[in-house]
Amino acid sequence: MPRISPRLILEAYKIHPYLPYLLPACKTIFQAKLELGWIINELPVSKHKSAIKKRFRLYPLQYILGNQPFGSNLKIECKKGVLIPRADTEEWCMELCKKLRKIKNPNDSLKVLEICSGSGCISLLIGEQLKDYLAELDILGVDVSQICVDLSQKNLELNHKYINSNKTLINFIKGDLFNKDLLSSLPIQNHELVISNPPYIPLEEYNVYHGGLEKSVIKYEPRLALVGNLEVYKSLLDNFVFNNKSCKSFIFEVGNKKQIEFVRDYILFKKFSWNVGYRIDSNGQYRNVVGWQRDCNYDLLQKMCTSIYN
Ligand SMILES: C[S@@+](CC[C@H](N)C(=O)[O-])C[C@H]1O[C@@H](n2cnc3c(N)ncnc32)[C@H](O)[C@@H]1O
Repeated sequence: MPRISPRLILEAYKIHPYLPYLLPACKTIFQAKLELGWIINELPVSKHKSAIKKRFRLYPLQYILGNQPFGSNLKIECKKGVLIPRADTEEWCMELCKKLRKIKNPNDSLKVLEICSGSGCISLLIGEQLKDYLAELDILGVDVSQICVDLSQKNLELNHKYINSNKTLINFIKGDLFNKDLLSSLPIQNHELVISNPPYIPLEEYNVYHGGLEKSVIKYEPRLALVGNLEVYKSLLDNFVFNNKSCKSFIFEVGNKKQIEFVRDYILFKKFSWNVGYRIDSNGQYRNVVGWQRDCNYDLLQKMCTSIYN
């Protein structure tokens, strides 16, 4: 538990007796006041005390409130066992959707395969942003965890009014990214865009406990969603990009530069007709590796990239 100055605790207590209990998670009075407001407004009075107690133990706010806003309209239900959608992910997804509007014409169709779909937030955001823009939009999300598949289906239903279109089809199924035969067994084939926010925290970093990760993430969010490294990117490329004649582009979230360089070397070694770039996010972090077939509309994805490897 981080140490907090008595002066800050007293200052917080004068504002509201619950506020000091939010300081370990929130660090500042400003953030603690915001969280207290959400707890009071979104939960019945009977749950306030237990919510404050949980937050004092660093239990994630989204699991307490039960959801997280994502994109312009979506509300993604959150529950233990499923990763909470992150702002970093939301940022690149919104950028990707803007680029897809330029890459595709309204008469086009688009099939997207999302591997490691978790709560479904990425697929649902693409569905929301592009629905009615394209003649046909098919998105298939795949996750190895049944809890995730069930929650993503539920999130699809809960956000139905923002995604509902007879031109858009979104589905979620269970599947393992390490399974070489998964692609050929999928109910929808010929995906031209493959996206993933896979588990990418190297085990050594996860085990160090303080290695950049917040304590509440390690304590309460699923390890399955967090721990992974180069083997994950190798399988994403082998099983869903190289194996897939229709694939014109991919975008993966990453945790560090080494993962970008691995993907770059692996793809440039195997696919001469592809370009690879990387994207640094608004916090200055290496966030994505992006690949696209040269000389097609997906060349426009280079505008998402901070730098390109040829
Ligand atoms: C970082 S989370 C991303 C979740 C969601 N897409 C998001 O952005 O919030 C990674 C997801 O990968 C899933 N996962 C882990 N190992 C997997 C595997 N071998 N095959 C498929 N999915 C896997 C986890 O269950 C988790 O939902």
